[in-house]
Amino acid sequence: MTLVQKSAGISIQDLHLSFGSTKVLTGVNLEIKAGEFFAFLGPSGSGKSTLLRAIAGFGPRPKGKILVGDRDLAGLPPWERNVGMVFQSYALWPHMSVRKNVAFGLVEKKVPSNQINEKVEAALSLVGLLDYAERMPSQLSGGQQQRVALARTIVVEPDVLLLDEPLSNLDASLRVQMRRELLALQRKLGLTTIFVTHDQEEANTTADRMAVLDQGVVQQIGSPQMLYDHPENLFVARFLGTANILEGEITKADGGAQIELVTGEKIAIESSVFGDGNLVLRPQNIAVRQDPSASALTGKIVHREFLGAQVRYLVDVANTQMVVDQSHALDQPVLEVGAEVGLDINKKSGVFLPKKEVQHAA
Ligand SMILES: Nc1ncnc2c1ncn2[C@@H]1O[C@H](COP(=O)(O)OP(=O)(O)OP(=O)(O)O)[C@@H](O)[C@H]1O
Repeated sequence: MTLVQKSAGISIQDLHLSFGSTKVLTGVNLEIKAGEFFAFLGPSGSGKSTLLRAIAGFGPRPKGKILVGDRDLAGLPPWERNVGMVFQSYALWPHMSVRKNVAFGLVEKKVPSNQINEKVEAALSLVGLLDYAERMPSQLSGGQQQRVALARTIVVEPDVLLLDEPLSNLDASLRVQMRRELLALQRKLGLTTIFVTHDQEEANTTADRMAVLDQGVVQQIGSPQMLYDHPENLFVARFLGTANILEGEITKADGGAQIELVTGEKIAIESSVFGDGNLVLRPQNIAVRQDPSASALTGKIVHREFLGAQVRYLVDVANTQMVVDQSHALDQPVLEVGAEVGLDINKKSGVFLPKKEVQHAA
């Protein structure tokens, strides 16, 4: 027997939520496609769990709309939403066997017992735990308990799957393995899934698209690569990976463009946008040159970190510290702290975030 999966899209429209007088979510709008693996990513306290719990029907009642397919969930209690949720703590019943834990939701729904057995076994075999059905949760590893929690959620054939930091209780190598398993299971079931995490690597490696949240406001929505390459504001630029943020004014120069930093340096870039703002430069898009004489930008290495695949340098350029990553190879010299170096910036790699009015090229 296979489990029937009913995958539905989720539409969140102008959602506002407060705990008493404390606003926690402000004007959230999201369209999640049926079958999509979607992540809510943000720092601690940004409102990710509150938003997920609002979809499941927990917490204060929000203003605005939450639709799953064309069903409006407003006013429905959690057990009538047909939404499956897996918690960070797994929340397994300690006194019940794996089989009984997984069967629990079906028993509550009064599904006939012959169907319960078939469905439980289908769910346990999907997560690779059929041989563990008679064990108690305390006789399982953390990863296995997490799989039981997943089986218990998918066995009731929900419309959507909600995962609240499901991997954070596992050690680092198991987390990597489990996130791959999770994605493979999601793909097999085609189940619309929302994954809450504060770990950008976890979101980057699993999500088709994600929403970055800060202070209860969605900052940007897109694929991991799109958000990394084209952040729309400084928060997203800083939150997704390391970024050099250089403040200055972009003007036309020599048939192209340049940014004049507030510290006086001029860097040639490519830009169709001019004015005051911040240039976002990723560390791997700056090359360190041992001979500073040929580079427009020069500085002094003040710190070095050997990361294996890369060497990360902190270079002081007129009292601005820039982070520069060089890929490491045996034939590449590792430069010393104190060395005067040149920095060559990949002209096409910067993202300019204008401060106010944007003047586009004519
Ligand atoms: N029951 C509650 N009563 C009052 N305030 C709450 C309650 N639950 C959460 N909050 C507040 O809502 C805000 C968002 O919390 P939430 O747990 O959604 O954040 P989060 O992004 O999931 O963070 P974390 O990654 O730490 O879980 C926080 O400022 C938190 O203090």
